[in-house]
Amino acid sequence: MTDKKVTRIGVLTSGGDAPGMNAAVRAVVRTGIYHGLEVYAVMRGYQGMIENDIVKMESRSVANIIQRGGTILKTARSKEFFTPEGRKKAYENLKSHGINGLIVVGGDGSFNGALKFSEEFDIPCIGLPGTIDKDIAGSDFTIGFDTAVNTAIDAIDKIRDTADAHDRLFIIEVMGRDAGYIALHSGVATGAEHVLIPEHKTDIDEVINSLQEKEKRKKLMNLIVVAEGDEFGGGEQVTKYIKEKLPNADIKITVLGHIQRGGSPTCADRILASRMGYHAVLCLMEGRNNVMVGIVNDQMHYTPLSKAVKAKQQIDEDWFDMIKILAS
Ligand SMILES: Nc1ncnc2c1ncn2[C@@H]1O[C@H](COP(=O)(O)OP(=O)(O)O)[C@@H](O)[C@H]1O
Ligand SMILES: O=P(O)(O)OC[C@H]1O[C@](O)(COP(=O)(O)O)[C@@H](O)[C@@H]1O
Ligand SMILES: [Mg+2]
Repeated sequence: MTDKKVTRIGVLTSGGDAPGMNAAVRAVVRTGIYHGLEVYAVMRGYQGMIENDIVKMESRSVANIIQRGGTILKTARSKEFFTPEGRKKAYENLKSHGINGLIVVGGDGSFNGALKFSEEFDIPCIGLPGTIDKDIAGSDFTIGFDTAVNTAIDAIDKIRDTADAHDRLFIIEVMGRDAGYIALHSGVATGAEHVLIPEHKTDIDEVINSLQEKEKRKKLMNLIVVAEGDEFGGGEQVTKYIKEKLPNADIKITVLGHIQRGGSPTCADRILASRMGYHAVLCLMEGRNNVMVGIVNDQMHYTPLSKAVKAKQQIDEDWFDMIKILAS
């Protein structure tokens, strides 16, 4: 907690963009202005902070964006911000605008950056979890996850049609650098036979046995959803292995890629982002520092940034028992 009053706040989006970031920015700008604060957009994440790419926002600056994917503030992964010199430049630029509070919408990496920054300088930082990966503790959902999963579902449903028509085994790689939530949720929601994710050790030979058993009973259409960060190194590696073991099977792979990051945010993401953006401003006004705004069981929940980035979330074994039974 700090008892210094915030008067001018900055907002930025950083790391991989996520649908709903615009809704969060809109909420921050309008809540800040309502409370008499000046609000500044820091463009292109930490890189714009270093390059002094900072613009004053008005209420109308965020008109007509609640429904748009991407981020009007642009985003970046900034190498320079990893260095103390880069962060010092960034601090001086914020100071030159009189900015005394910062809201960072981003993922685990962006929170690590905010943590470093607020250890070194006296500008309180509030994090909003904006990442399709949902690899952050302290919130049931992150901004962008719901949209990304729905995009994945839409694509996998289409793949299912053609897989069924040809009696094929499809391996679908979804995003998730170190996290399997997109794979887990989209896999269950599309009735996939197997879901491979980094949080869960997969016995690949058991997968092969189960496919062989299905082959015997002429169930040739199968879907396997793989998180890009799974232990085998993603969809290509899994496909290679299965092709070696099942030379007669008709196997195809689809990598969904960046399509999962775009598009108009779902209702759930717009609401999540609006609530989080609104509360982030209140947090700064209440003197909070270094916390992430989350929502747990539909209640606002504040987690120190250091905890939000650390905790690897546990995925219950029960999910995998269920997948097996439902796909039998
Ligand atoms: N340990 C760190 N120290 C300083 N800055 C960091 C650190 N980790 C990440 N960042 C900054 O945050 C940016 C976004 O992180 P990244 O992991 O790419 O995305 P995300 O926030 O979506 O997880 C990085 O490009 C870098 O500028
Ligand atoms: O667009 P890039 O830079 O290739 O990054 C791809 C990565 O970004 C993500 O889409 C989102 O990750 P972050 O939220 O950590 O940025 C990952 O799922 C994926 O591995
Ligand atoms: Mg990340």
